[in-house]
This record gives sequence, C-alpha cells and structure tokens, in this order.
Amino acid sequence: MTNTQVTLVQIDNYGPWTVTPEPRREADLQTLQSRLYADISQFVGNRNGYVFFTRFDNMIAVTNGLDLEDHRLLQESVGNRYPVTLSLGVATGTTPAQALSDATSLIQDAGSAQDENRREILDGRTIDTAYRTAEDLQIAHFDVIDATGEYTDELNAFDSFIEIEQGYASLMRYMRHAHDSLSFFVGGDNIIVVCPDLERADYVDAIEHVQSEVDVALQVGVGRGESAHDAGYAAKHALERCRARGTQVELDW
Ligand SMILES: Nc1nc2c(ncn2[C@@H]2O[C@H](COP(=O)(O)OP(=O)(O)OP(=O)(O)O)[C@@H](O)[C@H]2O)c(=O)[nH]1
Repeated sequence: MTNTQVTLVQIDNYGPWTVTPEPRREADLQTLQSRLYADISQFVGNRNGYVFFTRFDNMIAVTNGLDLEDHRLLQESVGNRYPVTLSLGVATGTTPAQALSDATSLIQDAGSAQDENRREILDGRTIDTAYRTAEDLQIAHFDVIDATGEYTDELNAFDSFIEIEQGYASLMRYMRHAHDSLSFFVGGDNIIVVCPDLERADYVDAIEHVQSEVDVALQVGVGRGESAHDAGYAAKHALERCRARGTQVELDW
C-alpha cells in the first residue's frame, strides 16, 4: 500500500508583503518566486524528494525520506536568504490528496496565510525510516503524444499552450476526483501525477477521459519506489517504453 508523505510549503504573509509599502514590481516578484522554487527544488531534490511550484506562494512537495530536521533546516536557510519566510505542514497518508489535506489543516489551524504573527510554522509527522518500503510511492509521468508534431510545430506558441493546458486541466480534475491523486504540470507537455495504488485499467480510463473531454492524446509511464526520485525515475523509463513500443500505458512492475 502506498504511503505518501506530503509537505505543504506556504510563504508567510506573502500577499501583504507584495504590496507593502506599495505594490512591488511584478518582474521582481516573478524572479523571487522562481528563485525560491529553484532553491527548494534543489534542497528537496538532493534528498530524493520532489517539489512542484503549483501557485508559487503555495508549493506542494513529496518528501518521503525527509525528516522534520530537514524541514527545519529548509526554513532556516530560506529565512536567512530571502525577505520572506516559510511555513511547512507535513502529513502522510495512503492517498496523496488525503495527506495534502492533513498537511494543509496543520497550517490553516495555526493561522491565516495573511496573519503577520503566523510565521515559520513547522507541524506534522514523517514516516519513520524503519517503515519505509519500495511501495510507498506511485508516480505517473504523462505526456502528450507527439506534442511537437501536433502542436509545437503547427500552432503558434500560445495556441499550443492552450491545448496542453486543456489536457492538464482535464487530467488533474479527473485524477483528483476519481483517484485522490495530485497532478502537476512540469513544463513542455509533461504532467507528473502522485497516485495511490492504481492499476493499468485506471490509467487507460484516465487517458480515455482526457481524449473524450478535450481531444488531447496522452501516454503514461508509471513507477514505484521509496522516494519520489525512485518512483519518478522508474516512471520516466516506463514512458520511454511507451515511445519505443507505441503503447499508451507502461507500468514499471
Ligand atoms: N519536465 C520534463 N519535461 C520534459 C521531459 N521530457 C520532455 N519534456 C518536455 O516536453 C517537451 C516535448 O518533448 P517530448 O514529449 O519528448 O516530445 P513529443 O513531440 O511529445 O514526442 P513523444 O513524447 O515522443 O510523443 C520538451 O520540449 C520538454 O519541454 C521530462 O522528462 N520532464
């Protein structure tokens, strides 16, 4: 059974900060957000986790393998180097959406995202090393079949973007509601989905749903592992098998 450890990363009191004492230049905010994301991605990635930028002021991380001390160090390092601080809620669960929901409650219960007195909350629990297994995570790596030929080389860059985003929107809603899974656009035509224990038929259904709802053709490789990196890397290899064999779903087991 999967056991996903999810961390909600929330910038403290960010909304007010962006307009105090007056609105800050948008390009500076974009630079801050993308640098902060890059730093967190490097920190979490070096410990075999994944972090997704999501809304930038709220980021979602899969942190199997990171303990609370790692989380504390991330807060300290960001607090020392950025004009903003982070609150972190950590929870585990058999479905990613449930784990995220619990992680979110920990932060919400400590105060509003726009409460200037709520800073650097760290709350929750991590998976004890002794209980970690190679089945803890299931990660699916989707991409659009021949995005280059269908869209990138055919439409202008914005119309291609609309098509890809429609595929993402359809898939993320389906996976959230049918399977308690969390889907993240990671660039190009790629979507990484953090899933509970699903089977081949579930992925076939997801692909058919997106095809019929928005007419975007997806393929998917699925991997399992004890860390996000292990599961995600296995998924990438499985996706390569889709490309080599012309199949739409490949599982790494
Ligand atoms: N984040 C991420 N992006 C990727 C990855 N592989 C490819 N991309 C992005 O996806 C874009 C399209 O590449 P592909 O998916 O290989 O191209 P395609 O035309 O869809 O071809 P097929 O996937 O073979 O059908 C690239 O320009 C990258 O931006 C990956 O593993 N991770």
